Amino acid sequence: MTALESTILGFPRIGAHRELKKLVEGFWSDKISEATLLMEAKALRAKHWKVQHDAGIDLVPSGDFSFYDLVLDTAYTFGAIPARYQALPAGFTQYFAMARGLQKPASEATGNHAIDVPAMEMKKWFDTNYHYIVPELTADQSFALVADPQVVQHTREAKAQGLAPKPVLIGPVTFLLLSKPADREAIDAFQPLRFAAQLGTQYRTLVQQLADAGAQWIQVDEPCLGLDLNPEIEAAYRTAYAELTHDLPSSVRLMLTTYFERVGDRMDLIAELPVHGLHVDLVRAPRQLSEVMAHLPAQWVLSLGVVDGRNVWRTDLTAVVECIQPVVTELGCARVWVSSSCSLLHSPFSLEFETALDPEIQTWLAFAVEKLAELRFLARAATLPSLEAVSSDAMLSADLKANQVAFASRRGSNRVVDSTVQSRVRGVTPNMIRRSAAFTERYAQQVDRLQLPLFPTTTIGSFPQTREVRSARLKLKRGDLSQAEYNSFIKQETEQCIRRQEGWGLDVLVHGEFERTDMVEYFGEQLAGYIFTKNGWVSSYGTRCVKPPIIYGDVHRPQPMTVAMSAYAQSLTAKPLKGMLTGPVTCLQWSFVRDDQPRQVTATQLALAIRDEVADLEAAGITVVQIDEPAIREGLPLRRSDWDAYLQWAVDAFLLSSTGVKPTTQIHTHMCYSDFNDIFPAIQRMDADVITIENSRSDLKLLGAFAAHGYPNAAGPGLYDIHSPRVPSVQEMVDRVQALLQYLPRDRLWLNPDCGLKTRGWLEVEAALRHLTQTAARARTECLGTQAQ
Ligand code: MET
Ligand SMILES: [Zn+2]
Repeated sequence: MTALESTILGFPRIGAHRELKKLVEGFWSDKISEATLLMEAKALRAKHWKVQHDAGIDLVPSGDFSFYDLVLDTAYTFGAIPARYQALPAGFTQYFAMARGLQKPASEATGNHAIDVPAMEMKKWFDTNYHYIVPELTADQSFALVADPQVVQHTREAKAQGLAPKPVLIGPVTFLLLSKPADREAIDAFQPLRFAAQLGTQYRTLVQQLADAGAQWIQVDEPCLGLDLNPEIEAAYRTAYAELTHDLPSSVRLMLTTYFERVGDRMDLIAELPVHGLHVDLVRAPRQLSEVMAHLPAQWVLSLGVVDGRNVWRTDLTAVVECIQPVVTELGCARVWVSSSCSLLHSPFSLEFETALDPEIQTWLAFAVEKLAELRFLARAATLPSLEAVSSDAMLSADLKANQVAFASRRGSNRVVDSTVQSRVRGVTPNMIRRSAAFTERYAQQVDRLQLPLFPTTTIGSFPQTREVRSARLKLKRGDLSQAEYNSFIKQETEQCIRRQEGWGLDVLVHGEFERTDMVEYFGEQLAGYIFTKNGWVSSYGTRCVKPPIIYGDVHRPQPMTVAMSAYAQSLTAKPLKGMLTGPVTCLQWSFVRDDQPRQVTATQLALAIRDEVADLEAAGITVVQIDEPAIREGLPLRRSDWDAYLQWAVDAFLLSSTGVKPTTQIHTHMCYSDFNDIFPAIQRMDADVITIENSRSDLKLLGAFAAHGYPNAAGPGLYDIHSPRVPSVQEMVDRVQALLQYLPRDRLWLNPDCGLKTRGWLEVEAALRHLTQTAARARTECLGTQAQ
């Protein structure tokens, strides 16, 4: 039967059982040789292509495989290797040093000098939870294509397997826009787009080599086309693509690939570029289709990203068929492809290994492998004239029916819809997102009630998750420890933790979070509306994977989640004990979310559940509650014009979770590892009594925001970085307090580390926190910050 070309933008390279992680980590720890790593990785690629081919995918991506990260690979391919790595042996040593840094003592092998080079920076890939390596460019950067680039090798491999490979490249302009200056000082003068022509020329050589390796179509990823553009960026697109395509043989065809955002309003620019097709993300931005169609140059192929590459739900095949059949009618079969919206890198591998999921919910899901089958179906169904024709087609009708049954079950399921939750959401009033007293009034009452000294000291929540803690958890899981034994172990750890904090003289204590593996999972497991997979891993960075929980239904809290533990911890001490919760936006952001209702509604449901928890904590005598929102900035839309709408509901969700308390109950929030400057007004609107915020990695920047906007409530910008075992001296922290006092008045400054301490060891935690309380003592006696503010 006739069918459109089907393709995907990339496959989960990590493997069905995280094989690639194990291989690479095995290589790092010298358990396997370089030759074995190369051979096994090759076998894994071949296996993945076979899976795709067997599922009916016509154009299989090549070059979507990486040993660490594709942006790093692109930098490597074009010789953009920062100076500090240039003396290292080319190949894996250099490559992994760029990814993870390299430390080696002096030896003969190192030429008798010690090696100590830090890694390149990592950043979030657009609005996903995947992190890429940030390329570093010098002011006079030159690019030179390496010999036999990896993407060319992989294209040959796929070809040799008898397939039609479609090499994947990160486009030149997106690559440049994601780069940063090698020299930190040069940030203001940094103009990466100046390299558009030079880099375009190097890409042309690469494209030529890919053509020689047998590729007809080349996928050039330019997700930056969906972001805010300006004339300079537009000019860079024209220049880079003119160079890239100059004198290329006409047999080579370029698929300009966009995702994560709409580009329908950029069609003027796009249509000018000398490419042969455009891929659009119709999952994220379905409404752009008509604009794209209206301006698509004649002869171009349109690749329709209709299967969600970054969520776990089955595609609504009925709706998609109805949407794309008219496109095929208008453009003809030869000019339309069906594809995943973005790379399936962001999707778990296969449902096949989920043996413990609720069977009904399982029918609503599609992971990467299941998405391939959907594409095969769509490639065929889209060529028929109508939905009726699909329903009566011998090859397609059964699949359509099964899909419709799954959707009907999901839509009508009382597992999804909880009318009590829905009516609570509708009943949220402005009064519910407002504290009953203004900050100044309530803070004075809190200081009084909690007997807080000047410069109060606290921590962010977690304390070392030692081997004992992890092994107790494992034993519980295996049944080697009863629930009662485990609980009493956790209680002992908690008690010790409280005693230690008292001993060091901290003012506001925490219970230590020993019962939690992950700050979202812990709450998800106790909330209705969440499920957890066994094997739903997705790449986070390098070899690291995460297993986000899935929100499938209306969220509510069947019973208190943290009250017993917090009350127990409070019963051990006369000092105030801070109850620890994860905020609604962070729960949303770090989960796979529903696609059948706006994220805002899910956030509101989460907020109501947490609001109930806060109320119960307050009723149980907890006087301080911290609601962590480290992920609030990550949820920002990619275009600035969409920011306000998001920040409105995201901050409202936080307020809904946090404001249902008496003025004397102190609300903390915590944020870390994001650039918070440009959302500072939103942070102010969150109106937490105290914000503890990571500050040591982005030092000056954050303080700049405090200076520019002022901060009306109390704040604890972190006094030291928790990512290193290094123990800062008292003097160092005193100096930092002095610096902070330039921006915050002494009676609103808190002293604390940057973030939770769960990755640290007790020895260094003890030393650092003793220094922290000594810092507070010095700040108090030396009357730091007495100047008028
Ligand atoms: C990523 S923010 C972590 C906050 C949490 N309360 C902790 O201390 O671990
Ligand atoms: Zn943190």
